Amino acid sequence: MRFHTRKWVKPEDLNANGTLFGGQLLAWIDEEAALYSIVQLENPKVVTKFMSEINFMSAAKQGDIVEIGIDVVKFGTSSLVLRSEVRNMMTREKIITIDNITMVNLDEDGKPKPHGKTQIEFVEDRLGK
Ligand SMILES: CC(=O)SCCNC(=O)CCNC(=O)[C@H](O)C(C)(C)COP(=O)(O)OP(=O)(O)OC[C@H]1O[C@@H](n2cnc3c(N)ncnc32)[C@H](O)[C@@H]1OP(=O)(O)O
Repeated sequence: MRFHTRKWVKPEDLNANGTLFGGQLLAWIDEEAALYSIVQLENPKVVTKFMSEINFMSAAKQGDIVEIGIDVVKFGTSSLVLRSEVRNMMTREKIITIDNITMVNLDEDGKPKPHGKTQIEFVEDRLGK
């Protein structure tokens, strides 16, 4: 799994328990999944369709740095299925895992559109195209 993004847990990210608010973490993951999909599918119109069971395994507190990992599970026809893991760089503990995040590639009318992709592409590989 590649960890592309780090986030710093700030006072505005906390819940009443004084730890990272789960909704904030999910927003970060959703944005990461969307950005990853837009780059991979080369289309800015990609939406989140489905997220599987979410397992919060440990908490993060103010000042902690968390890193968000994304991996491809499957390239579908219009979909891209991802998995995500977030870990705490201070404690080295896993914070959350999500095994299936299904993103859907859309056309101009907001309908599912085949993306034609079958494997992960890296920016270096695209430079020669
Ligand atoms: C980044 C963000 O936060 S985006 C904001 C939140 N998301 C949204 O607003 C999306 C709202 N939903 C929608 O607009 C519609 O449901 C759409 C356009 C995404 C999909 O429409 P559908 O009629 O379900 O499309 P359709 O049945 O053709 O399925 C499209 C793909 O999604 C997959 N899919 C559909 N339903 C599900 C589901 N429940 N779970 C997993 N995958 C699913 C299908 O398998 C298909 O994949 P494939 O083309 O690779 O075989």
